[in-house]
Amino acid sequence: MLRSCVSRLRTLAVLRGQPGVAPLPAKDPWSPRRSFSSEVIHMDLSLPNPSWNEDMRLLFDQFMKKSEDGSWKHLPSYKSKFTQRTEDIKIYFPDAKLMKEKLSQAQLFPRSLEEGLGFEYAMFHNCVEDRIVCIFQGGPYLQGAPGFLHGGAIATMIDATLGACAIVAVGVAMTASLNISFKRPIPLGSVVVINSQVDKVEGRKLFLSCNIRSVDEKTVYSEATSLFVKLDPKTRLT
Ligand SMILES: CCCCCCCCCC(=O)SCCNC(=O)CCNC(=O)[C@H](O)C(C)(C)COP(=O)(O)OP(=O)(O)OC[C@H]1O[C@@H](n2cnc3c(N)ncnc32)[C@H](O)[C@@H]1OP(=O)(O)O
Repeated sequence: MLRSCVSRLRTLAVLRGQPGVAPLPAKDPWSPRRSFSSEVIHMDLSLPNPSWNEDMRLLFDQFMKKSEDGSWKHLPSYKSKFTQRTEDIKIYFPDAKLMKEKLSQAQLFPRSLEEGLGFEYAMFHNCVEDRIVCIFQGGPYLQGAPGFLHGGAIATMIDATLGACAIVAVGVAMTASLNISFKRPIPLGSVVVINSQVDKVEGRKLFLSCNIRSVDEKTVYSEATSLFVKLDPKTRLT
């Protein structure tokens, strides 16, 4: 509760442009801003928090409702069971113990900023159509052109959503190429919907696409196509 209040106050301070409100840099690269008490490690960061605006909450509730009959599934965040695939770590990383240790200290990039300041999002998997919808609210630290999201932040959310779509479909896969068409600027603080799908699978290659739309679906902000490659179990990552 206290953490949420502090986060909100900091968000407001940043939006008002008050000096000296940026979070202090971490002591070392592996020292995350979020503390790693056992409570935090198991925290699902894809659940509503006080920084979410009304659109974000309404959409989240709508998708949770749709999930009741099992046709949709809410995907919990990085620190929870969804991506803790120990067997994958053993297959792809030569020093699985070291990698597991690093994973326990690291955070998925879009989940690294304090609540409300950066990437607030939740993903839902349509189990019947095999596609993923991400609802996303971009905070004040993601500004590019004044009042709008930075293209790199948009690309990050596109990559994260397409990545989740690929991983749900085939397991561990990495982005080989990503092509984005930015059609309209996305207002900072607004909520957008990212619709992603697997278009084609050829061996280890997955061709995916997505678009980003406004909540009322009237504005198409971006469109993207990508190639993900399912990792070859014979090729270990170094
Ligand atoms: C909810 C949580 C979800 C979290 C999601 C997070 C998502 C984040 C995803 C990322 O951002 S990953 C980070 C950015 N990507 C990378 O760092 C990948 C760097 N590249 C590589 O490691 C390798 O190039 C790669 C694994 C992509 C492919 O290497 P491989 O050795 O497995 O593939 P190989 O060279 O054998 O090629 C396999 C096929 O893919 C094709 N291919 C590979 N790279 C390509 C490329 N870049 N462009 C086009 N085609 C490519 C290649 O031509 C070939 O086609 P064919 O089978 O038809 O011959």
